[in-house]
Amino acid sequence: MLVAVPAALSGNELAEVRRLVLSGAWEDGRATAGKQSELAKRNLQLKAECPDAQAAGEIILAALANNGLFMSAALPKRVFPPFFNRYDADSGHGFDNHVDNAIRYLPDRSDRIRTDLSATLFLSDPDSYDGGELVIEDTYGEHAVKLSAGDLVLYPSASLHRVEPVTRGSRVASFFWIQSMVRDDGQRTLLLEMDAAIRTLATNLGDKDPAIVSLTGTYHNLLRRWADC
Ligand SMILES: O=C(O)CCC(=O)C(=O)O
Ligand SMILES: [Fe+2]
Repeated sequence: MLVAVPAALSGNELAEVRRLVLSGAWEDGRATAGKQSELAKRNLQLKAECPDAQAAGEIILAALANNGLFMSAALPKRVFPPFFNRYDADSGHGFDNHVDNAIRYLPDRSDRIRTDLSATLFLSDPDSYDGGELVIEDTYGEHAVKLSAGDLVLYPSASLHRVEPVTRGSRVASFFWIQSMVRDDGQRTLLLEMDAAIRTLATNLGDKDPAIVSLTGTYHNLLRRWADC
């Protein structure tokens, strides 16, 4: 399922990430593309080894580790170090339909993760560019996602998706993958919905209500069945 995480970065974090990213060294995005997506990908990417990219990535990872909605939706086992991309209207940038590679190696190839969830963290104000929607297909059809700067979208890595050509300005974003403790998207969705419902009930009835205690137990017992830590 698609989950929008509003204000994944605070105003200060966003300003610092943008400052670091805009001063970094950009290269052709095809440097990290698989064989098939190489044909679809037209953008620029910050070099993974660039210290500014690494510093910006650490700010993002620290913010997400403290974000209840992100943690509940992704149930992360491992988060790939964030990459950064840029689509410029002048260069006709966009990214045609593709499915992300199932296995991603870290830039130094020391390790690999299974990609269960893909994330885009928008870093440009939507008013500053035209086009650039992230279009994600699921069983309900196509969803065009264009969020405020600092907002993040999480979607299953198994989805077909594309970035529409940018026709004015530049779209800068961070993108990365997550290996979840719960591999199956349907199970993860049920857990997220249950967690959200328990939180709402707890606000209305209080944490000590016996039904809340029981449902919280059921949440954890499902997680215990399905999680792989
Ligand atoms: O720029 C985006 O929002 C997504 C990028 C993407 O799909 C990818 O790099 O595989
Ligand atoms: Fe992708």
